[in-house]
Amino acid sequence: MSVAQSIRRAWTRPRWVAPPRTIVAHDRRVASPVRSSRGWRRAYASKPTPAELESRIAAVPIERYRNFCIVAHIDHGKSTLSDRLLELTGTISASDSNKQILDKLDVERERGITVKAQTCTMLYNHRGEDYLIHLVDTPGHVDFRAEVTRSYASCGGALLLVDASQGIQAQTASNFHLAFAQDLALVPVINKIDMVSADVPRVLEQIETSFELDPKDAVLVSAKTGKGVDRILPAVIEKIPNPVGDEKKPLKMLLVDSWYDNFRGVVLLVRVFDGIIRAGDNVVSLGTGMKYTVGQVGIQYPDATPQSVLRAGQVGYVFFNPGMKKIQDAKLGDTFTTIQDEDAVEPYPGFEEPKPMVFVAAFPTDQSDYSKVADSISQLVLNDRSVTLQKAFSEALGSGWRLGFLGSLHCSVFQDRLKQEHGGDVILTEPTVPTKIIWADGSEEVVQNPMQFPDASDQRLRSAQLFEPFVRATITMPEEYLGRVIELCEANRGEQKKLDFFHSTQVILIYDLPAAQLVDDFFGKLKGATKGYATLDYEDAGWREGKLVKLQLLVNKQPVDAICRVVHTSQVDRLGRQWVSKFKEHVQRQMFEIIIQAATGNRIVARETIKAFRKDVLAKLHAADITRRRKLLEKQKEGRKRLRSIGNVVIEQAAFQKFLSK
Ligand SMILES: Nc1nc2c(ncn2[C@@H]2O[C@H](COP(=O)(O)OP(=O)(O)OP(=O)(O)O)[C@@H](O)[C@H]2O)c(=O)[nH]1
Repeated sequence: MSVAQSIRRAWTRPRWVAPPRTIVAHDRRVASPVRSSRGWRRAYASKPTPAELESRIAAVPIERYRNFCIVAHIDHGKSTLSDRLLELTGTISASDSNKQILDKLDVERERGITVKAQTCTMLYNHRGEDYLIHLVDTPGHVDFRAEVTRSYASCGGALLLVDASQGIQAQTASNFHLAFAQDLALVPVINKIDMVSADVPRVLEQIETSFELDPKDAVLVSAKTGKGVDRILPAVIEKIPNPVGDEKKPLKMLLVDSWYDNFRGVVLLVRVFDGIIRAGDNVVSLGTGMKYTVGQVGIQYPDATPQSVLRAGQVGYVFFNPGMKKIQDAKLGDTFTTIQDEDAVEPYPGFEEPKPMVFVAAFPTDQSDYSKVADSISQLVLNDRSVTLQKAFSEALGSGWRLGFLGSLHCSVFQDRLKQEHGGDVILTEPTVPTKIIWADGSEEVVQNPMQFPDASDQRLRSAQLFEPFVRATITMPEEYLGRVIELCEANRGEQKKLDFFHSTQVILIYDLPAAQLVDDFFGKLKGATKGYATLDYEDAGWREGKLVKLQLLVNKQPVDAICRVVHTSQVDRLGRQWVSKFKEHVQRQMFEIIIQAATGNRIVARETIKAFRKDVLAKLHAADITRRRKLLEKQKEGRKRLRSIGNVVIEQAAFQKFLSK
């Protein structure tokens, strides 16, 4: 079911009956939180030795397994809460250096956002019995939706985390509908209750009216101070069902995620549904038919910790010996079994492949760095399979690559990771979206690179139909900004679909917007129009026919391939003027005139001229020497003509770099 369908379903479906309410057991026999000088934070258990860990895990029956994820709007505190849960179970120590333990990438820590879903196994002692708890910290931003959806496949339930002062936001709603559509048991958690602006009664009312969740089931916490966090795992145990599976049946395991390790090859994150897997087993992928021998199995605790077996119900990692070499061989959603059971096991249907929505071309700032940057990019693509990669060449910027991303944040995060993890410095062209052409003979073509889009003067376009991708955007905001947001959406060619109040002062607005407008910093403009109060979520809304045309920057009549976009005709003049005046700022004057134009086919939409340097050839002349003066000026004019006619404008790469960096 698509998000749109699930949103519609949720708004029209009969009242959802929440799982039977259970009293949240605060288990004082294990430990109780103590308010120390460092707040409520306190580690409840000490970290077991690897041998103790293994034997305690072996003694836990599947009925005492719980697999869950935390879903929430961006910044509502998922990673902070994960840290507190890891501390509480003794998986990590409570030292400050352990902040955001599951945000492993530098870029995640720096930007404070989760980019890749991360997992961790914990042992939790509840009423004298060990529970094996598996937690997934999921990214909140829409660009990483595929990570969230995949995480659900290994979980029986989810904590729906809501910030006590912000209340329900766009991604809270969409994550709720995704989780609900997957039949996950939901435990509402209201976070940040320590904040002065926290309004817990308002948020409880929101979760009841919007999601039909019983406010009495909500766990109130401050992930920052640790207050109330000890009530979460008992609630998870009570409300989230244990996974079902039979370890005596043939092995059936689902590939949930994968990453590349220089020493081990591709490491697979798997959810074992039936059977047992251990080192030395010979397994087969039902998706690719390739066979492997298991080298090691283990759990993330929170780092990779080897185990002798993984059993039905568990989530853990597996790598092979010899290692899997290509990440493309690890097809997410693939089913593995042992070679002898190949015919006995029915494969899972697999996951829907995420489609790239934003394309950019990347070029090394210094062409001599090409192979270094190429290595870095392929390393990153190994670990982020939602990026598509092709080689590219630009006359202006040299050799590079064309990359496809799920959204603009995904794209800028990739650029940051490239710089941080590999030191590569790249120039990225403006983000573009694909265009679909249906030719007169009915054949279809999707053009991802604007340079390959036919020129406006191409006669074939007269009988062709052009389509651009649209998204359905869900925007939440306080009522006072409604007017400005509607204005912004209309200015971006939006079409209003729905307007609703989900609280007396909070509005949910649904607009269909062209994806091209969305990638043109729509979110930045939205934040600006609402002082940062609006939230945005979107999903694919298919192709729509539109009046599209290729806009191109020309320097002395020559097209600059790095600056080219397919745009709606209504945007042509504004964008054309913007391009030429911005490009002019960065081009240095030369000995001849430089003409900068923006054009669609033969139509020039904007023009700027950079005057040539005029050398003062008359400086040393006596004022009265008129003939000599005329002669010198004529000579200079000739020289300039020559320069211009032979002059192939050389524009420094720095000019493109400055133009392309906002
Ligand atoms: N006052 C207060 N701040 C909190 C609390 N929990 C989290 N924060 C802060 O809120 C910000 C966001 O927290 P994160 O844990 O990174 O949020 P997140 O949901 O993981 O963010 P994404 O992964 O980007 O979706 C950080 O600055 C935290 O310190 C809380 O209980 N009280």
